[in-house]
Amino acid sequence: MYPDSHSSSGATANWLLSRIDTPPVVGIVCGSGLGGLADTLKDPVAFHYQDIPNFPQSTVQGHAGRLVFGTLKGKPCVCMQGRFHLYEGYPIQKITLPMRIFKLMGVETVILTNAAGGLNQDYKVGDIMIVKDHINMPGFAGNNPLVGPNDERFGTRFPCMLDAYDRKLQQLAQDLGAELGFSDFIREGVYCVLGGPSFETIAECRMLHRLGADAVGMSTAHEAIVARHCGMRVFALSLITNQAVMDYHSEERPSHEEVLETGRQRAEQLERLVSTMVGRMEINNNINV
Ligand SMILES: O=P(O)(O)O[C@H]1O[C@H](CO)[C@@H](O)[C@H]1O
Ligand code: HPA
Repeated sequence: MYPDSHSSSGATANWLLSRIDTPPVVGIVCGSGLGGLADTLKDPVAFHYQDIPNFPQSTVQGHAGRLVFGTLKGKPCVCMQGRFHLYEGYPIQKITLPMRIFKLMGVETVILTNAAGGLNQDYKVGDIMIVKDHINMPGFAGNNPLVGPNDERFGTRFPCMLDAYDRKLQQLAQDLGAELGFSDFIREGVYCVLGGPSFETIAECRMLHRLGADAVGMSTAHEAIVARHCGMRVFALSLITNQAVMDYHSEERPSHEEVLETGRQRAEQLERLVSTMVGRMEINNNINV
């Protein structure tokens, strides 16, 4: 009934570790249309999801379905070129399984990226939002990735989420964003996850905005919850790929094509921000990085 267990993620972690030279300390998840990040890794070793035991398959356009190991600014990283979403039909524990595999391979810091609709009226398409918090809408209905027996080897039954997104990394992103000349399009806000795959109605966008969400998407929060549960540091970025429509007179219509197109236009800056961050991050373990 609950597809994840220490043994399935452990078997996959061991399978992967036996095929790479250096265990990763940073894990990166590429959002829709943002998979180019994985191509920036040096000395890459890539695995197709279909070849990795227990791994789900990517079914969404813009998610290549490869796990890429390599170094970014000298630090060993693993990059998911394609993530899993609730609407693909996988149980929520399965779509977050890679977080536990990351943990078991030695990852300390997870960087999540996503494409999202902008609810905040000050946001423009192409803005990069540093996620400071999330609203887990499916969780309100009991669809939380930690539902089911708790495996104490990963973490506690009732994990705190007040510090889900690491504040020091948020500050580092702000500082580096300024250094790179990105301040005009760097924002900070609250990400709200919905189940999808239908985009939101106007009434839903208005409601989410009033609830305090700045951006809306269909991913990330579940990964953040599982990553925090097992003690990894989490940092997340949303690329605002489209404006959430809140006006019944608007002719705008969101589409996945627009999402991917904005990704293409902003990919280079987003990649630079992420790689600069990885370069400046402090790593706590004993690996020589
Ligand atoms: O969150 P990522 O994976 O970036 O993808 C976003 O883009 C898709 C919609 O265009 C949805 O899957 C939404 O969640
Ligand atoms: O407008 C959106 N809504 C939900 N998910 C999204 N992912 C990109 N844009 C959007």
